[in-house]
Amino acid sequence: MEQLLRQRAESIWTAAIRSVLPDEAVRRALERFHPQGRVFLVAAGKAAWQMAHAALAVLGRVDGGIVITKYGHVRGPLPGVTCCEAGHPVPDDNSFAATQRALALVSGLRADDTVLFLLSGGGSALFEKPLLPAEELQAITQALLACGADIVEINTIRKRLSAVKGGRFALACAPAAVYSVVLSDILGDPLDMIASGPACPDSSTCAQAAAIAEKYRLALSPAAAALLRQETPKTLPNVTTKITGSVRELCRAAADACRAEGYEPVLLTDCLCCEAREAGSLLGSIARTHAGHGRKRAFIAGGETVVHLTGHGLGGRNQELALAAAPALAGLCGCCVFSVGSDGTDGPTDAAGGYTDGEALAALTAAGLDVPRALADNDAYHALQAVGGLIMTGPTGTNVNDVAVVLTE
Ligand SMILES: O=C(O)C(=O)CO
Repeated sequence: MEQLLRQRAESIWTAAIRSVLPDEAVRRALERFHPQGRVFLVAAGKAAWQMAHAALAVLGRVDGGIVITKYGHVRGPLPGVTCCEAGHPVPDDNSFAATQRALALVSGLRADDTVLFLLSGGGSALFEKPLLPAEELQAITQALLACGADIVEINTIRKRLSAVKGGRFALACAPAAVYSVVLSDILGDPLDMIASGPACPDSSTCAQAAAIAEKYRLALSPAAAALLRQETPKTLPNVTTKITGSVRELCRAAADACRAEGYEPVLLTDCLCCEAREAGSLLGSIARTHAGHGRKRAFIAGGETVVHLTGHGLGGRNQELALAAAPALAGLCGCCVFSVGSDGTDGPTDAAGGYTDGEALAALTAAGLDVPRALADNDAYHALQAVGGLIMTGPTGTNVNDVAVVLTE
C-alpha cells in the first residue's frame, strides 16, 4: 500500500462520514417543532441513538422515550430514554420486546401529546411486532434477503406481516400527533419504504405484494398469504414528516473532504445501484484513464450497489467493489479506489468497506490470492484483510448509503 495515499483516503472517508452524522440534520428538523403537550420520543434504526441524542440536545427533556438500535450501537445512557439493542437484518426476540415497549409507551396517549419518531434505515428489522409467529417472520425475512429482491420489494412484503410497519405504528399512536424525522438510506428517498414506513401512508398495494411473493416463489403459510391480502393505511392525518439526510449529503461531504486534501472533485453519480463488482471495475478503469495526467482528481459515486451471493465467503458490497477495482489499478502510482458504508458496517462484517491501490493486485498475488476467485466466493473480506485493504470505522451513528471514491494524480 502507498502509505501517504492511504492516509489521505482515510482522512476523506472519516471527514465525509463525520459531516453526515444526523446531529445537525435533526437540529434543523426540530427548528419548527414546538409541541404544546407532552413529548414521547421513539427512535428506531441504525442511527437511532445518535438521532435521539441530537433531539435531546435540542429539547432538553422528553416525557418518556425509547431507542431501538442494532447491537453495539448504543453509545451511553440518555436521560429519560430507555436504550435497547436488537437484531439486524433479521429481527430477533430483542427487536420484538423493544417494539412492544415502544407500543406500551404510545398507547393511551391524548390528542395534545406528541410522539417524536426518529427513523433510520435498519428499522425494518429492529422495529417489529409480527402478525405471524416470530419464526415464520424470521424465515420469510431470511428468504427475502437471499432471493435477490430489492429493498422496496422486501419492505412491501414486510409491511403486511407487521403490526407496526406500513403506517400502522402511527395508527397506534393516535390520537396523539406524530412528528416523524427520517434519515434516508434508500435511493430516491421513498419515504414509505425507509425502514418500512411505520409512520408513513403506504404507497404499495396488496396486488404488488402478491406479485413479489410470486416472482420470488416465497414459501408462505396460509396465514401469511392472508396477511398479504390485508391493505395498509393510505392516509395518516396525525403525522407530520421531515426528511433530514440522504446519500446526496454524503456525496457533497465527500467532495468537500476531497477538496480539503487537494483533489478536484467530480461527482459521477449519487444513485449508483449496479452490481458491486461492475462498479469497482468501472471505477478502476476511470482511475487508469486519468492516472499520470498531473492533476489530482477525485471521482465520487454515491449510492448502494448490490451483491448476488454465489459463494460462501465473507464480505460486503463495498468490499467487493474495492477488490474488483484492483486489476485496473495495478501498477498505477498515486491512484486508489475506496468504498465505504456510511453506517460503518458493510454486509455481515465488522468492516465499513474496502480500499485498493496500484500495489494491491501484486500484494494479493504474493499472498496466493486471486481477485476473480475471491469474488466468485464472495470472500472480499479475507482478500482485503490479507493486503491491509479493509476499512474499519466501527458503528458510525449515521446511515445514508455508501460512497465510493477514485483518487488519481
Ligand atoms: O428497511 C430497512 O430497515 C432499511 O434498511 C431500508 O430503509
